[in-house]
Amino acid sequence: MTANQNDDRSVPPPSTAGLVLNIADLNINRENMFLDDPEDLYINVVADNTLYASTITFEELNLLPEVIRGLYREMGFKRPSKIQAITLPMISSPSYKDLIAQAHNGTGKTTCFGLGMLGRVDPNLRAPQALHLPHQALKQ
Ligand SMILES: Nc1ncnc2c1ncn2[C@@H]1O[C@H](COP(=O)(O)OP(=O)(O)OP(=O)(O)O)[C@@H](O)[C@H]1O
Repeated sequence: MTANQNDDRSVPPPSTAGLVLNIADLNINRENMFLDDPEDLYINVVADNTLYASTITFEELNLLPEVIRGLYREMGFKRPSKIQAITLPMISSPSYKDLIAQAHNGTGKTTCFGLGMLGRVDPNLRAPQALHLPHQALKQ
């Protein structure tokens, strides 16, 4: 998926204020298929002239209430980034097992994995349930 091919800091994104992410459009029940048009998803979550913040809120991403509280209070986040707005509904959907996403450095990709994992683990089960393995660049 090339969620934000236009993420060049010198080029402002197209003006799409007022458009919101329609999660139904993500076809999240489709398994092992590519998104029809990733560019549509990019446009739907782009805030007017902001490169990193999306037009939607964490509440719209169906995260656990405790996770949302932590994002606001502990982390001080205000809104999901674009890559988070696009990928978190997919990560949270059990039919998606694998996801390849591309976004600019520091736009919150790693956080996507963390939030996605938190949404899928059972806090009452006292056993390892998830592994987050950094890619080669982070290990160096
Ligand atoms: N929605 C958000 N709002 C504000 N800050 C955020 C948000 N998501 C992530 N961050 C912060 O932005 C920084 C970069 O996040 P993260 O490491 O997830 O990005 P990344 O795309 O994986 O980065 P890299 O490309 O360098 O691996 C971190 O300090 C993280 O806490």
